[in-house]
Amino acid sequence: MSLAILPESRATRRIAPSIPDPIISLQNVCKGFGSGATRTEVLADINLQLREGEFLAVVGFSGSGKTTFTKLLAGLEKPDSGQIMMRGSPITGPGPERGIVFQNYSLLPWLTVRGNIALSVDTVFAKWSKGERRDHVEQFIEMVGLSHAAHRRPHELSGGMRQRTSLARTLAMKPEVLLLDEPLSALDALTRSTLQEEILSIWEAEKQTCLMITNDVDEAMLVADRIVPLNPGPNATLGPVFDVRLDRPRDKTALNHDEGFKELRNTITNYLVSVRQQARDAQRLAGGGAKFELPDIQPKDLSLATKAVFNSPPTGR
Ligand SMILES: Nc1ncnc2c1ncn2[C@@H]1O[C@H](COP(=O)(O)OP(=O)(O)OP(=O)(O)O)[C@@H](O)[C@H]1O
Repeated sequence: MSLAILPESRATRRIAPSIPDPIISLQNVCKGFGSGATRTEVLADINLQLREGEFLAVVGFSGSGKTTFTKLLAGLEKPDSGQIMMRGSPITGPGPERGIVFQNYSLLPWLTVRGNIALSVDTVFAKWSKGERRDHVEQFIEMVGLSHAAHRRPHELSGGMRQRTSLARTLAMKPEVLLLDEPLSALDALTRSTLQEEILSIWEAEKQTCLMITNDVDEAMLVADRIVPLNPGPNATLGPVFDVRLDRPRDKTALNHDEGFKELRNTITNYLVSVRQQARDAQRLAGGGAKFELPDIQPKDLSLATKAVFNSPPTGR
C-alpha cells in the first residue's frame, strides 16, 4: 500500500536545524504501583526532553515500564514524584494535543473504520460543520489506505488494518505530540515493515513531534532522530541518549549496508545487553543473599523395609 503523501515526502530531505525547544519535559519522574509488600517501583528518576518536531524512540525490555512511561506522557497516569510539563505547564490529564496509539488497537468493536475515526473527530472538532468533519475523516481514511474497507468493523479487519485505523483515528485529531506505544509489535514482519515506512512518511509530511516505544533497535534506528534506552526494572531509569545521524529519507535495505548504521546498532545493542546482564547479576546477588533454613532430619534407610516387602509371602490374590 502506498500513501498519497509519499512521493512528496520522500523527496524532502530533513536538514538538521539547531536544537529545537522541548515540547514535553520530564524532571525526576518516579512511578510505582501498589503499597506495602506488593509495591512495585516501576520508573525511577526519569529525566528527558522531547524536542519540538523530533522523532524520539524509547527502546526497552519487556516489563521494564514502557507502557507506564507512555501513560504518564498521555496523562493517563500521574507521577508519584517529579514533574511532567508540556510547553511549560504541568500535564494533569489526557488531552487532544497528545494522541496515543496502543499496541492492541483499542477500537470500538461495534463501529466501522469510518465510525471509529469519526467518533474522535466529532469529539475534538465539535465546532466544525458536518461536511468539514466528514471530509476530514475521509482524508485520514485515505491517508492510511483504508478507503476500500471504511465500512468494515474491527473483527472484519486484519491486524495491520486495525492498527492503521487506530493510527488514522489518532492522527485525525491533529495532536501536537504523537505517542506510539509499541504500535507494530503485534504484527507480522511484513506488515510491520510496511507500517514502519508509512508512519515515517506520515511523520515527515505532518511534522508532528513523535515518541515511539519499541523493543526493536532496527525499528528505532529507521524512524528516530534520537534513541533512549529504558533500562530494565524495577526502578527503571533512562540510559544515555543516542543521536541517529542518518540522512532522511531512510531506506531500510540501504541502511543495512551503511557503516554508520551498523556501528550505531552495535553500540546500542551492546549497551542493552550489558545493562540486562547487570540487572540479572544484581537480581542473582539479591537472591543469593537470602538464607534458607533446612529442617534437621536424618534420611531413613528404606532398604530393609523394601526387602521385607519383596520377601513377604503372597497374599493369595
Ligand atoms: N496499574 C497497574 N497496577 C499495578 N502494577 C502495574 C500497573 N501497570 C503496570 N504495572 C506493573 O508495572 C510494571 C511495568 O509494566 P508496563 O506495562 O509499563 O511494562 P512494559 O515495559 O510496557 O511491558 P511489556 O513490554 O510487557 O508491554 C509491571 O511489573 C506491571 O505489572
